Amino acid sequence: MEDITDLEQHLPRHVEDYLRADYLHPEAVQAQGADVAERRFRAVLRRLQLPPSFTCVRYNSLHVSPAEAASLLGSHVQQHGQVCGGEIPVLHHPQVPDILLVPVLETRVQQEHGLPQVVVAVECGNAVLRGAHVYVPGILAAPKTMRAGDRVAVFVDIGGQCRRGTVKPLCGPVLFVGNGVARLSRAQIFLKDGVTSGIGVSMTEPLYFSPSFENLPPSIFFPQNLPCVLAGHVLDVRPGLRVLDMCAAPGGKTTHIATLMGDTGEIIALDKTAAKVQKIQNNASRLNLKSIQTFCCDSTQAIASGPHTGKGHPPFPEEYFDRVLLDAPCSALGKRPCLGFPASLRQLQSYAPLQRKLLAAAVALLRPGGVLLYTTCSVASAENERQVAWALRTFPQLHLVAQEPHLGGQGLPGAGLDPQHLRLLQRFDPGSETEDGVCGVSTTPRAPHNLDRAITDTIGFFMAKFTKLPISPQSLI
Ligand SMILES: C[S@@+](CC[C@H](N)C(=O)[O-])C[C@H]1O[C@@H](n2cnc3c(N)ncnc32)[C@H](O)[C@@H]1O
Repeated sequence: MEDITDLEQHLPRHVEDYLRADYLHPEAVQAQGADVAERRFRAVLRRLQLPPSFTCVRYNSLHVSPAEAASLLGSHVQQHGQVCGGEIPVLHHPQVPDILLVPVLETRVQQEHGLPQVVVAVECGNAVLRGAHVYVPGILAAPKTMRAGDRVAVFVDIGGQCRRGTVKPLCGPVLFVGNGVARLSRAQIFLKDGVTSGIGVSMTEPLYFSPSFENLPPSIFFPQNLPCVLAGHVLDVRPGLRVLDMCAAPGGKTTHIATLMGDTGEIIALDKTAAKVQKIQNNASRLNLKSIQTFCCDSTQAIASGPHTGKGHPPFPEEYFDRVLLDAPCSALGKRPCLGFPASLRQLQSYAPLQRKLLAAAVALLRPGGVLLYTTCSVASAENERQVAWALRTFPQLHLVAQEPHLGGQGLPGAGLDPQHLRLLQRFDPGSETEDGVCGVSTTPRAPHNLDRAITDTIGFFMAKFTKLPISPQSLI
């Protein structure tokens, strides 16, 4: 049984190789030095499996002031934070106006011999590391004698070898994520007609503690990772613009954009999956936003071919939008924590061609002088820097521009981009140097007030901001 604090890495070999090619690319090694490049690579593999140092919550700046938001979240956090004891700070970020940060505390709870062991699936384990309880569908195994009220130790089946309902000792690798109290007996969980939803184990002593954000007022708060919130600011929107969000579900960034635009202007949100489009609508109405129009549409097909096309719904005329956000479908190799990664190498490699098709559509739909923001939640260069290099080669009218705010690191060398281009990119890299100077693997405990960590220890995320020429002085907006 492994302790997460000793965790080496449990990503499958092909995922490790996929990232090694980027992080240990000869250009990256030359630019950073072999030692730093290797440490950074190891740190990424390790840190992807741990939760970020802070949970970020965006508040609806149309409805509450920063002080009101902090006070509301503060009392919620103190109410739901007793497990941990002590006061949990709620922090503003000096450069991002509409977020609050709550530290994810490392409790260093120890494994205890003799406690009954509950084994949960990887997705459930990821959620537990971000502060959730164990829900019944995530439970794979529990001892025969387990009763409601028993104290139990919770392990994640990182090897994917545990059959649901088993009582046999586990042969594959598992990882300890904390202790809790069973709310149900084994029979209630696994017998035919048993309980299929709700909390199965309350995590009273989690390895990483973060208060629950489940019951926050839905019209005011929206949990969203810090780099994702930054994307809305970097897009540089204002009331009255015509904005396209090409891959919008579930609408985290669309709803932020609408908020930044004062819920005015024309905001078109597309997603190719109908059920996901419904989620954008649900999130928009939860936040009382009226300006977002949603369409179920494959964005690679969103450009009209003839001159007599309807405006305001897809397909759109070329050069129709002032701002285009392409938050591209990606491998998600930046989401944290990520205790296992089910995608095959083929699936990993399938994203780049789709991203290029979407980029080509984005360029066509953007008006000269407008802004295109390309983002992914992956750390893989194949989905990031190499896509930027391809876009600059393929569309001579595209130019990289500076991002504001710029809180992340620069692009990773190795894609053939020159240093000036790399500096214009914004890469949130979990393997980057921390304030204590050690790549990713901090020797000091997480400090709940250290806002540097809120930037260096986030999910992996990438942003490239382009504008399109020709720019005449009138078309600059
Ligand atoms: C990274 S997620 C978007 C997250 C979203 N921007 C947010 O902030 O909440 C990518 C989305 O792209 C959608 N998608 C994938 N291929 C697409 C396509 N060809 N056209 C439109 N949407 C697509 C997926 O359904 C998925 O919802």
